[in-house]
Amino acid sequence: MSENTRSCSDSSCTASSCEGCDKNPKSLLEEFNSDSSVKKVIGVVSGKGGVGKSFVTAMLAVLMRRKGYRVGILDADITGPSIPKMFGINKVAGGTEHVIFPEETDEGIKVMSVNLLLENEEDPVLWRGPILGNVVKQFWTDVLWEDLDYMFIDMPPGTGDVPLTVFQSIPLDGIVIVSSPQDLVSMIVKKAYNMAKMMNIPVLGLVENMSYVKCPDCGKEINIFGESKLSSVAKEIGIDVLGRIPIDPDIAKLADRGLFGRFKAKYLTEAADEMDARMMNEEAAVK
Ligand SMILES: Nc1ncnc2c1ncn2[C@@H]1O[C@H](COP(=O)(O)OP(=O)(O)OP(=O)(O)O)[C@@H](O)[C@H]1O
Repeated sequence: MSENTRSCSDSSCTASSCEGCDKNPKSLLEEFNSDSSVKKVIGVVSGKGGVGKSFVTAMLAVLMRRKGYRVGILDADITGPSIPKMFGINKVAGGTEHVIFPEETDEGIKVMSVNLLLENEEDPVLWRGPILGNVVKQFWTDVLWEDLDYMFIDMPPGTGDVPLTVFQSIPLDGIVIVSSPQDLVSMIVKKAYNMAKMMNIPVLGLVENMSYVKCPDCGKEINIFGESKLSSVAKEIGIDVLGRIPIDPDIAKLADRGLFGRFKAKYLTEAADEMDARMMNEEAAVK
């Protein structure tokens, strides 16, 4: 289970324990409710919006679910929540005085998103940063995340206030960085990478989304944004390439119809296998 502990983020610190340390590495991690249990928490981040972070989050969640795991998605993208729509969930989440119940997709993935709390999913969320951050914290602390093997967090885009709150308050076991070829300039990926490093969160790797288009007639892969710089950027930073996803109109259609969970493409299958092996090895080592 994800523990609310993390080592000191000050790499020069030599204290054996944080207790009483004047460098004040006090944990800001939030406790979640006593009936929740999540083995591994993986954040999906991007240096900027619109690159397909929700798409990758949903794809990884479905692939893990297909492996037989109990999976949840915490949609921390409060101002642009797209996960419920992609899975065709349009209910208002229920709850008791003490907990909120996540909704479930047809595949059995538990989901919490601000859209499940709004009467009308088209209502805009006009809240300022601190409130947005508190809502995300509550999605962690007040939602009943019962017995999950994997939780994927669709992080707010960028490296601002709300992503920082998520990094500080939820015990992430790793992050996946999503980028598209246009913005796969090392600067944007590096920002997301450096933010994770500063918080001592392992970077599991990089996914390039909208990487190419496959010609429907001859199957040729066309790099419409030019040659992919994925490998060189990943090498420069020293992180793994998890996969490349083309622009796939069939999956986009499924997403628009609320049927995302039915996709058949195998773009991230290997990535999910590798991630699973790494995470479950870590889990076994802890036991
Ligand atoms: N590989 C892809 N093929 C086809 N459509 C895609 C692909 N990736 C993303 N899309 C579509 O592009 C749109 C934006 O994707 P998505 O919502 O995942 O981006 P995002 O990074 O989460 O955006 P934001 O940060 O603004 O929330 C969606 O309509 C999605 O279905």
